[in-house]
Amino acid sequence: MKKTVLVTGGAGYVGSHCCKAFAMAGWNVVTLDNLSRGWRDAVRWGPLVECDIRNSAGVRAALETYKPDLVAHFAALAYVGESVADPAIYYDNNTRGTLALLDAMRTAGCSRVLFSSTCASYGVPKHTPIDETHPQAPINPYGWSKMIIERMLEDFGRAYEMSSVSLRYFNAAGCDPDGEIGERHEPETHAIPLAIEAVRRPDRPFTILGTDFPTPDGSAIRDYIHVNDLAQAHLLAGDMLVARGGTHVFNLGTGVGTSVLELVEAVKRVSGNDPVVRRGPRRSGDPPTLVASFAKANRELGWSPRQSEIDFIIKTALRWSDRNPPA
Ligand SMILES: O=c1ccn([C@@H]2O[C@H](COP(=O)(O)OP(=O)(O)O[C@H]3O[C@H](CO)[C@H](O)[C@H](O)[C@H]3O)[C@@H](O)[C@H]2O)c(=O)[nH]1
Repeated sequence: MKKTVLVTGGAGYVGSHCCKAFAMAGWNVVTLDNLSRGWRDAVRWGPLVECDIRNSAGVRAALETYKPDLVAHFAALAYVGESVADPAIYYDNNTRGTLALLDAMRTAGCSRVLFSSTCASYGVPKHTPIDETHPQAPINPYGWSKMIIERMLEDFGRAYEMSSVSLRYFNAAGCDPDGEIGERHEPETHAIPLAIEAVRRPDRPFTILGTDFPTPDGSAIRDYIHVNDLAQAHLLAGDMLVARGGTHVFNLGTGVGTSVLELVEAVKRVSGNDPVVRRGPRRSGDPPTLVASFAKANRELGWSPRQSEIDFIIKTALRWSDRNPPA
């Protein structure tokens, strides 16, 4: 029989790519999203329940209607800078929202959850590559709002037999290679879409935020992981939860770091055009280097990145931007 996944935040960037991957793998997919930051037209692989995760009655009704085998939980606010300026909305949407979701799940007898966590929970790393035993010490409310949820999931596992997998993404990047869905944030603050925009719109130059980091070329290094590789990890983690439950944490990255200058070079190479580039000061709270060890996900889930070569990431992001040019 077909399994069902309820995807909170399924109208957003990572959530919509995961909806497609679950649907392609033969799951029934139901999206639950309040559309505050997601896009109605990204919901293509099953029904949309327009509901906020803090609306317990609404979430419970959706769980009772669709009886999902699994909840994949992406609904969250995810701008680091915004979380520093207005932490209350992060603790409210992300942390309290997840508590409400988990309570609704317990009431509805739904006991498996995949949680979209973040490398921001590590703060400024003491060493790289970062494995899951690296101490967690967030340096912004966004990271804290997610780390507290990981803690709740551990406690809920012990007390209520709720099983969970927390997936700590490094830099989600790239778009659906078929061009059906992509990365769309309002406002856009992420490096790859902005560097691509600078190719198309010379009046919107790309600013390298920091050229004095302790890295070989002075710009910050990140581990860019294709959103489809993230989606595949969710499928494997979902199958593992259905098969044997438990409480698990995995890093999802490639083990390869790319500096901002290398990223700009890749955009030049793949697009055949020069983005207009400026040098600017560091953005507050940006660590110099974030690179994952994915050995645990490889060992326990059998996962490894397959589509995360930087040129492929840029190619898929360019294809999406061709079809959805910046306004
Ligand atoms: O205009 C820009 C935008 C970004 N960058 C740099 O490019 C790198 C990547 O920046 P992104 O904004 O694309 O990504 P972040 O690493 O800041 O953010 C990612 O990690 C965060 C946690 O640290 C959150 O999880 C967030 O949602 C996720 O995209 C950083 O070094 C940043 O300083 C620039 O040089 N210029």
